[in-house]
Amino acid sequence: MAANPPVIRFRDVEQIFTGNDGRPIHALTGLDFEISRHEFVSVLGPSGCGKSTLLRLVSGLIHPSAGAVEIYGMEVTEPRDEIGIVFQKPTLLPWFNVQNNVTFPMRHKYGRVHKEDNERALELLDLVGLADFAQKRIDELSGGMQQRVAIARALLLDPDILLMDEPFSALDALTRDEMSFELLRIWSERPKTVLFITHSIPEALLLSDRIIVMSERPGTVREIIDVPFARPRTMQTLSDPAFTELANHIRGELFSKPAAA
Ligand SMILES: Nc1ncnc2c1ncn2[C@@H]1O[C@H](COP(=O)(O)OP(=O)(O)OP(=O)(O)O)[C@@H](O)[C@H]1O
Repeated sequence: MAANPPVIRFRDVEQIFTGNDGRPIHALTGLDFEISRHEFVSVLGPSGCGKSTLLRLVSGLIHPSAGAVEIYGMEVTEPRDEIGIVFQKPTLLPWFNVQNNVTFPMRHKYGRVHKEDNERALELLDLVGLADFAQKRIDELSGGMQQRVAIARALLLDPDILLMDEPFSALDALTRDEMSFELLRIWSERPKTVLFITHSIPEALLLSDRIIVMSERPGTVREIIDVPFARPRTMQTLSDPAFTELANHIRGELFSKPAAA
């Protein structure tokens, strides 16, 4: 094993599902790339190209049909504590208040919540800008606030890796922009290796160190783009002509025909 293995590594990964009619569905093919410590990597690709499947492979919820997914040089065989996941919908429990939703992973894993967990939940709620909302009911929060709770919950076990599957896509455009900047702030305060799935080219460009652009199904890596903009990224980043140029390049990639037939 190398001295410093990449945090996440795909080794020639292929994923084939079986459809309801018994036919194979070739979701992913030949995925081979690495993600380093504290890198922010987004995945962009057409609908159905296997982005969520790629993320589920890293989470250990499914296993590749061929090849291997590794974390710190070890093959992923089951879900692990060093991974936090945020989904498109916040999936919070309405019968718990905000704080109890954040501590839920402890309750689920160990059957009880300690004083330190509650303290940590309050710290995380502060981090995501919800310090005054700990005792509120979930239905008292807006969609953006609920997604902040989901982010705080994903950070409770202090994961090294954060997997985010279109976490802002259900939000309105303004809240979405605001959440992107919030995520950048959280990530700079608590660095993590982030794998972020999105359909939004500007969101990927604003957030990422690198962008994996995928082809249509069976999804494979079409191009990996180094995002050159200096950090911290701000509203000015969005109006940089190089931003528009790169966005147009990616748009061209996504709308052109797949690399292989
Ligand atoms: N458990 C499963 N059983 C059968 N087919 C599946 C399963 N999971 C995913 N698929 C298929 O694999 C392909 C990739 O699905 P996936 O959800 O990963 O795509 P995606 O890029 O995330 O899509 P979208 O952008 O629309 O969310 C799709 O054709 C989907 O129908």
